[in-house]
Amino acid sequence: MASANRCSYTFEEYKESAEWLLAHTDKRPELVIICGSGLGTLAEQLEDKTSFKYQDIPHFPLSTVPGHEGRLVFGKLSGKQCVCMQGRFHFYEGYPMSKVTFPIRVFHLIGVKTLIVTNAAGGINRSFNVGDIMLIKDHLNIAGLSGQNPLCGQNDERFGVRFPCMSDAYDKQLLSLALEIAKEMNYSSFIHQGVYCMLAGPTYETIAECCMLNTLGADAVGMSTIPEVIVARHCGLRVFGLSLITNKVVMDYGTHEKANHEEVLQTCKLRAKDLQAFITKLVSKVD
Ligand SMILES: O=P(O)(O)O[C@@H]1C[C@H](O)[C@@H](CO)O1
Ligand code: HPA
Repeated sequence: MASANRCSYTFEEYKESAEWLLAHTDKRPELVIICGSGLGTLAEQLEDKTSFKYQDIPHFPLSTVPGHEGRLVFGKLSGKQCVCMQGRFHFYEGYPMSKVTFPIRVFHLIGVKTLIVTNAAGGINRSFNVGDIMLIKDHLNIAGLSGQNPLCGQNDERFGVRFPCMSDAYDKQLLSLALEIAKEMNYSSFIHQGVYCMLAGPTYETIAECCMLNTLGADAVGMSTIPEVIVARHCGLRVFGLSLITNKVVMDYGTHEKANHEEVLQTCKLRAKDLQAFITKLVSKVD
């Protein structure tokens, strides 16, 4: 377990993992899709699939959360070679940020150029409904602001610069493409843009915390995504992100509603097909 929680990897370790994948499949994906909680069925859309369990890939962490399968699935979506992470790693699982983000650098080394990242999130913006989709235009990195940034520690210039810019984290072209697609598919009534905020978890937020996040400008809150986005931008991947609003966060002391993971997974099931159709269309138009 000591090695499981190491705070950094060597370049050679990322390379070993990448070389293992390249040796075990002749598929060369240009795009990676990270499936959020309960959103793993996205990977079932791929054609001509080849999958690997995380436990078989050198240095890969293991998924421990219900709704996260723990498999990498290679295959074609809309005619494009993709790889899906069916299950991601979260900081609250006890993994250091280096482990949470380990796969991203491996994808970079196997030639992936674009990251599509999805998550389940609580809706803070009062105009959002359960089942809505929020396209991420920016983020609030609360874990990072409190010292848990995945790029802390020695910088490896082979991946990227010491001080990467984050004001352009979410690709504007992909965002406007997604908005066009939402119109075309008649999804506009339940698709919004907004700011995603990550807390470390695993506790859901208190009422006071939700009110604070609302004041800070967050539209949705979750426990993932931002570390992956930071590491992806550091090594030059283009990023598109979306949140499925699985519940409305509680901001009122008069309510008996409580956030729970079962509701999160249930909402994912209800919206899975629309989300898959949306991402499939988006992938078809990504150049
Ligand atoms: O992996 P994501 O961010 O989709 O998962 C969310 C955050 C927690 O892991 C879990 C809480 O219900 O869902
Ligand atoms: N808070 C944090 N993470 C979440 C939530 C939430 O309300 N819903 C899904 N993931």
